[in-house]
Amino acid sequence: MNRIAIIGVGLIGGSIALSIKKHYPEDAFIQAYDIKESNLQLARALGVIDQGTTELHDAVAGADVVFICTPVQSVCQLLKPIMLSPALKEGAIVTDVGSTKMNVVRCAQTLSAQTKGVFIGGHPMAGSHKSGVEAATERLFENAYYVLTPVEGTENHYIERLKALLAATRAKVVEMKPDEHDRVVAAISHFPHVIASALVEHVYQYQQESEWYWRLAAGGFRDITRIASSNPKMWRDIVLSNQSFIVQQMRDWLKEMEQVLDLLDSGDGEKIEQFFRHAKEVRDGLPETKRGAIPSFYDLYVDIPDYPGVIGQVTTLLGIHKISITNIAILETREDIMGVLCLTFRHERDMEKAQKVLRDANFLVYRRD
Ligand SMILES: NC(=O)C1=CN([C@@H]2O[C@H](COP(=O)(O)OP(=O)(O)OC[C@H]3O[C@@H](n4cnc5c(N)ncnc54)[C@H](O)[C@@H]3O)[C@@H](O)[C@H]2O)C=CC1
Ligand SMILES: O=C(O)C(=O)Cc1ccc(O)cc1
Repeated sequence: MNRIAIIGVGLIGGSIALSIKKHYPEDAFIQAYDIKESNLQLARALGVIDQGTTELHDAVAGADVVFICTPVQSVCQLLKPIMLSPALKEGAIVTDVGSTKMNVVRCAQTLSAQTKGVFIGGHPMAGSHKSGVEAATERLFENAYYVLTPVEGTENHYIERLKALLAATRAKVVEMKPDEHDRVVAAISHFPHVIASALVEHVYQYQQESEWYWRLAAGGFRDITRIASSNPKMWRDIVLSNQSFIVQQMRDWLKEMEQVLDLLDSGDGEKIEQFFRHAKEVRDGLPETKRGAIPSFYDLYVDIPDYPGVIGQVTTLLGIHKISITNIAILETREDIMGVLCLTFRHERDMEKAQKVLRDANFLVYRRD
């Protein structure tokens, strides 16, 4: 029996719990701790955990592996009571899922001489702009990278045990050094969030002068700013815990933008085309990810003319074709302009079927890249 403790049962903690439960239906017991009793109740009702408690030591007691799945800022605070808990099993693995690794690994190292357990930092490189256990899904990490950051001296059998358990997530588990991890994610995840939010803010300023900016904001703007809809508190914590690498990114970016500015100013068509061509070649050459980073669910966007009954029309069409929707959200509706309906499906085949049905009915439908 694998006894697993989940500390913080939100999107990530809940998704790890679900994938382990699915993989070991008879053989895993999930005990959880959260500061919010209501989250534990919901997690139990959804079948995500077997037992919930607001007493940290009770959740840790007897666990083979403890996953700390709280906001990054609280991981270090929780490490001490967990690693030094009298209830911690001899040889237990303590791991986390935080988006940055240097701080937490440093904290864990200060405790390594006094603990009965072993800490191995972790970061599943998949998520969603949704949060909370209600958005958890057993397939969140499928085919995504899951980074582990063991340090020198971490005995190999612990790493192998954790990897074996994480096979349940169907993620690709890789090892990196904590500082290398933080430098890389600053560039490919954290800094892009800053850029997306800054771009929204940038156009928002113009929008104060003319509402045409928002009205005309279509595919490209929506695609590039999608991640600006993520949880602001989570991103505050992430940015604060990876501050120096992100600031470095911004400094490099400003220098590069100076060059782009010169390029645009030059009016040199050939060089401008070369700039776009090179970016296209690099972007097109990115490795295929079947699922990963964001797509925990399959989202379909439908432009909807703002007339009464149109949403009913869309849902009825899907109902007739027996296509189940996991979530439905209206992203924007204003008088006399198009609104956007975001339909979320659990399975890709449902999304594809819905896309066809709605296109056949002359709706303008599109997906994220
Ligand atoms: N959301 C995402 O896309 C990804 C998030 N992460 C990391 O995973 C961690 C969790 O993120 P989510 O699951 O998205 O957040 P979430 O908000 O869905 O869940 C966090 C849970 O932790 C609980 N919590 C907060 N403070 C606590 C404390 N001091 N003690 C116990 N429980 C506490 C909350 O009540 C909530 O249930 C963060 O460190 C984040 O950086 C990693 C990869 C992707
Ligand atoms: O891909 C992104 O940047 C996401 O928004 C999903 C995400 C968020 C936080 C992470 O630590 C890892 C992945």
